[in-house]
Amino acid sequence: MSTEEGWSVAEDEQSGVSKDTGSGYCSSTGIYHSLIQLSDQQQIPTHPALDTATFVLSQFPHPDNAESKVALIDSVTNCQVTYAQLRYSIKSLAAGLHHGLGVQKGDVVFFLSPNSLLYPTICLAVLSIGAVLTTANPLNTAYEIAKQVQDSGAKLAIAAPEEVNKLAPTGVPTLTTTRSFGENTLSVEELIEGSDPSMAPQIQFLQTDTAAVLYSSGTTGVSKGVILTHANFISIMTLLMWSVDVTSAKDDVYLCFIPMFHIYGLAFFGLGLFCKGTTIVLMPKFDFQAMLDAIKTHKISNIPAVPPVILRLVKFTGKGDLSSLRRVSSGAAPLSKQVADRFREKYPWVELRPGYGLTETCGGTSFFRLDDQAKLCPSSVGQLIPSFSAKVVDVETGHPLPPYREGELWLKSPTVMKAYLGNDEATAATIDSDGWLHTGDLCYFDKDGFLYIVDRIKELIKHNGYQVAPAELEALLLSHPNIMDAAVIPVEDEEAGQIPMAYVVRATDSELTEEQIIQFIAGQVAPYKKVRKVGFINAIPRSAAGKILRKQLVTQTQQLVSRL
Ligand SMILES: CC(C)(COP(=O)(O)OP(=O)(O)OC[C@H]1O[C@@H](n2cnc3c(N)ncnc32)[C@H](O)[C@@H]1OP(=O)(O)O)[C@@H](O)C(=O)NCCC(=O)NCCSC(=O)/C=C/c1ccc(O)cc1
Repeated sequence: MSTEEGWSVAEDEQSGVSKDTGSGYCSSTGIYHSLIQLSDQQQIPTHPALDTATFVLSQFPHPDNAESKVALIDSVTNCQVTYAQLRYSIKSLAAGLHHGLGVQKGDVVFFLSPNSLLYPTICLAVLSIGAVLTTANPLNTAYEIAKQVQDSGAKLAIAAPEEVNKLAPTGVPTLTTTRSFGENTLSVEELIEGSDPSMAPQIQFLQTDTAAVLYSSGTTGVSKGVILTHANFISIMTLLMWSVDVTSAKDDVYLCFIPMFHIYGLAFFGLGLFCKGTTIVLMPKFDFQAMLDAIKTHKISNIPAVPPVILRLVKFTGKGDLSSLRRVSSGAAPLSKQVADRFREKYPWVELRPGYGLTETCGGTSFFRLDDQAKLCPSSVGQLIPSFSAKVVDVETGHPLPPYREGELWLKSPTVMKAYLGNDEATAATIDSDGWLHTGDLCYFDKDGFLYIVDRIKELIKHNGYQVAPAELEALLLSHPNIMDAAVIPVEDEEAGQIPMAYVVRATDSELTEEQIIQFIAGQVAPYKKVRKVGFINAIPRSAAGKILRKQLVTQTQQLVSRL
């Protein structure tokens, strides 16, 4: 029997057990399947020789009217880029990078910049010549950047002029994005102007070739390079196109403030939405008032957002015209039911769609097709998107669990990363021999296949939707001569989601203060990783194997806070 969506519901002939229920759960395999199938026209392209840039460019609006269609608008300068200009600059830059600078297939290009009109051009030009893109947060310190440059094996760097100094110590040849007066550095702008787009090289690709290495903490430890292939990107873009179609969002005007150096921003704004010919208004830097102004000026209808911004909109009492807004999605961190409810109450004309995604799955994994579904299940992150299957695995027994039972979420899809770069141990701990990606998130599905993320098994703090790895901060704390032991835990924070708090065992007779510790860390890490609270303790609780008992510290802290 077939449902409306095409998902088949079958009786197991031998056992008589219903295998596939309304949740997509198959009791004989323990696997949840997506309830939605792509139509013939929406299928993920399987041609083995296709690459990301060719796919994106093939989806651009037809050249006959591409001249007039605006792809990007800078919200500050009002500068606009049409699809024709975008195609021209991608091809020119590809030619310049390849013929002018000798960038070859497989060379890693490190890209360090806030969002800008040039961002998508640079990503697509790098990908189009078979080079491997690695991006970073410009808030990172020179030390953090040097680590990523080294780990990724970057051959060339491209940086916003104000970030170039952070790359100097690495010795990697660096281009600036825009002309920087007073500096003797070639810029991407000049390379585009001086190159002939018809000379863009024709590179032989396989979808299995590496396209990008994006950094994520995964389930444990410090930042690791997530290897994403062209097949991963082509798949996620096809799924993004499907999501735009099913939400009738093709003609929406999108606002981009989420950073394109992370998969959420990259998949939507660096690559994917161009496949639907949409117009994107780009904010180089997030600012709440500037966001309100942009919404009003450009009649923004769609914002892929994050919970801290949704909370700011809920709390906003000033004047602003949000009448053009039709859709807001939420990703990167959990959106609480209260905030979702209050948002819907305050902005009843706006569809609010929470989703869930990971760098390791090249972006989104679950989604609400219908606004009504999102209203009825406000704590859910939606249903598995097409091509995804999942298991919910009992953390103790390793057994797959049926609807309403909580366990670790495992995922399989064509978007799942290839591996962590140069880290076989972390790869083996994350992708098992059957190809299941172990997310480190605790979840359950309901009877209709809606997914609920309930907790994090992985040791990770989410501050403003950015990952903070406790292990990285603990290593820095332990490098202080007066700190004998340390543990870092997440503390709930209404605005940022979570903040990192350190428990510290001081050396005997040391009078190290909270403020000194906060400053010690702040000097070495990006602002979102700062330790914002310190507690002093006689001993860090550890298991017999020496593992920090983080949950114990979290519970202790919650009890302390509730008594205050
Ligand atoms: C818009 C936010 C929420 C807020 O922006 P902000 O207010 O400027 O705050 P920042 O966090 O950027 O900056 C914080 C700090 O940096 C400082 N800062 C600021 N610019 C400077 C400066 N140029 N110099 C030095 N200090 C400075 C700033 O002062 C501040 O310091 P402090 O007061 O100590 O916190 C921003 O944090 C943000 O974009 N967060 C989103 C992160 C994000 O995209 N994560 C996605 C990860 S991937 C993922 O999870 C995928 C999910 C997904 C889900 C579903 C899907 O369908 C697909 C994908």
